[in-house]
Amino acid sequence: MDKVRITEIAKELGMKSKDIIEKAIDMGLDVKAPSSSINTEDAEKLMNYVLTGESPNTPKPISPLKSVEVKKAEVVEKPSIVEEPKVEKITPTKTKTLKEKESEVLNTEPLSLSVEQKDDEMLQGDAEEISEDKNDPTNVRKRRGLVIVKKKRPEKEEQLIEEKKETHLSYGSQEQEKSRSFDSIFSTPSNSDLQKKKKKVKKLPAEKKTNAEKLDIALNIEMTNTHIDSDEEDMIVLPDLNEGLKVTEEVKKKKQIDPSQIRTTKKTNFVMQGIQRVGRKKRRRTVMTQEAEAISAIEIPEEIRVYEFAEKMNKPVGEVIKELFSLGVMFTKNDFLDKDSIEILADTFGVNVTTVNDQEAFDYVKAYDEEGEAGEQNLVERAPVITIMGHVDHGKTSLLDYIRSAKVAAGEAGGITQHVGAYMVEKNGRNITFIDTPGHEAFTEMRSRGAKVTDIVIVVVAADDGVKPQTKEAVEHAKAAGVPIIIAVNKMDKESANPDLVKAQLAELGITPIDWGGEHEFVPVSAKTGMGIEDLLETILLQADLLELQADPSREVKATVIESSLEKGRGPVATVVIEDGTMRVGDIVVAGIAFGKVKALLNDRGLAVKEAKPGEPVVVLGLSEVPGAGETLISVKTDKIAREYAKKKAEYLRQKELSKSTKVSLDELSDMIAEGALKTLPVIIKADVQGSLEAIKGSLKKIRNAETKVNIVSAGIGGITESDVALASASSDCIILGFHVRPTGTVKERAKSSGVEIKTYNIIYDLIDDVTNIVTGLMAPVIREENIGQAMVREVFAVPKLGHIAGCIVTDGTINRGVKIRVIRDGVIIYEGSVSSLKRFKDDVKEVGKGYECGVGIEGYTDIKVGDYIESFKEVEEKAKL
Ligand SMILES: Nc1nc2c(ncn2[C@@H]2O[C@H](COP(=O)(O)OP(=O)(O)OP(=O)(O)O)[C@@H](O)[C@H]2O)c(=O)[nH]1
Repeated sequence: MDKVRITEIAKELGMKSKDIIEKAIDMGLDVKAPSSSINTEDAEKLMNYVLTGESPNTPKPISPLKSVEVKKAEVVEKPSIVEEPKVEKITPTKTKTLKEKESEVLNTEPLSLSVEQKDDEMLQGDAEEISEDKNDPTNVRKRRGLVIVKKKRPEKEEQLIEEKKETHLSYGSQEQEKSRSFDSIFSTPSNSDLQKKKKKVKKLPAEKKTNAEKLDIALNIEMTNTHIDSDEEDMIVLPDLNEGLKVTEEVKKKKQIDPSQIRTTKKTNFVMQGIQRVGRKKRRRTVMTQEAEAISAIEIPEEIRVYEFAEKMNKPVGEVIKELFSLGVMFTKNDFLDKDSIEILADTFGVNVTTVNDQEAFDYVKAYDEEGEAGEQNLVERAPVITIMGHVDHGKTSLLDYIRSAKVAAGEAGGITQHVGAYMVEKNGRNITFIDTPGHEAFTEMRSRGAKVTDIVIVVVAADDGVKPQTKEAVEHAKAAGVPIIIAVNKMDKESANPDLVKAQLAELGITPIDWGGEHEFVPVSAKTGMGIEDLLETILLQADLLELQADPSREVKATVIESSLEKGRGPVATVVIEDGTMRVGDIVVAGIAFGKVKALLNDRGLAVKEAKPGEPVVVLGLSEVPGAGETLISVKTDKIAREYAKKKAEYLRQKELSKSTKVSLDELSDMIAEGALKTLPVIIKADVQGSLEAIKGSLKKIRNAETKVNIVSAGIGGITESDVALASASSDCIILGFHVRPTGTVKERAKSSGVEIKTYNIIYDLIDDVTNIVTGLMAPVIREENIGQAMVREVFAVPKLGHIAGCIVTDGTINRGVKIRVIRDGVIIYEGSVSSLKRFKDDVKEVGKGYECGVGIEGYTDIKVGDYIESFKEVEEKAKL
């Protein structure tokens, strides 16, 4: 059975919950708090009681006329009963006696509310059951879908409504219900005759619709917004007629309505301004089935927005959103639907949904590959692409440096490799391309990308240090990429070098050396002395031979972006490794959202070249945007095609990004609300290159716990600009973090004037450490307890003015005046307070040390006993750690 809360009733009646509770208690209802619920019947009785003062517990004196009248009604022919109007004018077939008597009955009841029974089935029964047992609890079940209206209408208004009704004779059968008393609606016929009649009335479906309309007229209120279907049973509507009644002044004057306007209906249209519980499922299902018949199968792209889906379904977008909402997910019309939601929607709407790959429209890589497969291939051997990975300081840069015979490591800030670079070396007349990925943990994500573009991974392990976390990570990445791994056991020049330990540790990770029966090459090297380097290069070439790396240099180019940045005077710059084909100056290329005509190509030494062959690294100038690292670049025939691809991709990514930011599930929503309590550090990150930016973003996102987190307001490549400062000043406490970028004079000034802090770094560790420190500063300090001392109570003195004083001996540490103490009895803490007085003999002291006797007064505590222990302690605030 439906329940209604006291608060709801109070709200409806414009009264305080407390008053309603009082009335409810008066009525004998079990109600304690405003949140208590009562069933709808009690709710109605309660409202009636509150409004009329008439307790439903005290049986209403029923006029003898009433029963007479009802009996008469029973005798009346069915049709006349059904159409029996209250007002004589309305239906000529009505029995005047009944009407008159009804009004007499009403007159005898001081009820200021009237109940209108709109349902035919109730109508008949009710008419007859007036004389029946009104308090029969079984009667209650008859009423479903109540509409309780608190508002009393002035007599004038009601009269007017009555007049209006008269003009709608077709509704006559319901009219008779209008002034029916509340009790009469609740009562049910107890004799079988009445029930029979009721059944007959039920068979008149045509009546139902008219009921709803008639009610509209009767109340003269706007009900257009909320249509509740007649099959929506189990509905409780407590509308606010203050809102709903939009009666013009003129009309108001004319209106004469019966003062009792409480209506109890089973099925009705009604204003849903108040409380409502509406079982809508039935209606929706019906609608769906109908529409599903219209469209039984649709084809949609993998990425589809809500409104697009609605269009395909030929449904209003609101309906789709509503459906999603009922599934617990909030979508806006522009949001992309995820696979699960599409499946559920397809199921709900009963359509077959086939997804077609929409991305193919701008999948230039696929088009390139298909073209290659179709055409004749002039395959030639290409240079292997090698990625060096390994734990920090195990010698990646030194190794590559030695190989290239150039001192790269010496020039780097802090000795850490900041950027991904690609370099080519020659060995035995063949080229080998190296991609250098940095060893810092923050670059993990970028490394994983690096592993994908490479043919072979070299994992550098320092022979004196063995396998470390990043060694494991490197192995995992290489394994995931499915590329062969060569182990360079470095620092073999060191005395502490232990290559066997390295072998054993790696064997545990599934990387077993060939000389141990495995399939992995372990090459002992020294980046310092150059020992084993030639062996390493030869091993690489042997491995490359096994891979049979080939490409067709006669084709148009396909390359992978290794690194990209925005350079002053050069614009977007991308380092790419050619996978297939040849890249030439003047080529029209597209790489993700970037496109353009190749203005210049620079080799790994920074020298301008005209072309780059498969396997070679090259720096590309002339792109419209900074392409993302890991993006595939291809050349296309015309600028238009390139532009089109890039535009579609950009739009696609933009929409996806938008979708991500707006699509929130209800669960997420509540999480977000919970997160409102979170303290966040808003930051704006600016970095010189994409790789560093990604790495910083990744690391900062990890700096969080349940209480605090870093909120990346914006992140971009390039120098710190005035608009960055403006953005930072717009959000409180936002700082700007610059990596390898510096603010210029005006930006600095603007930051100073708007109180925005700019922090710049050259070393990624420093940036992360600083942010970690700031974030931990945001955390609530941790309160740590420090024990000071303990004393045993030997005697208890009652001292005038001071109360009970514990005569103690300090057994440990010190007892100090004013510090916090605990009283411990039989090992259990029985009191916590502070030392109010501390005496040595007669003197007040601040501190008493171990082994000394003292008198301790405890603030607010007199129940001290011999044998108790007093433990003194202090609370120390400590900075929270992540
Ligand atoms: N003795 C000895 N020292 C080496 C060898 N290789 C590298 N080192 C030293 O080890 C330290 C770290 O070398 P890097 O090449 O910077 O190591 P990395 O792995 O590139 O470090 P990150 O770029 O910071 O990840 C430097 O001081 C090198 O001089 C080697 O074979 N023998």
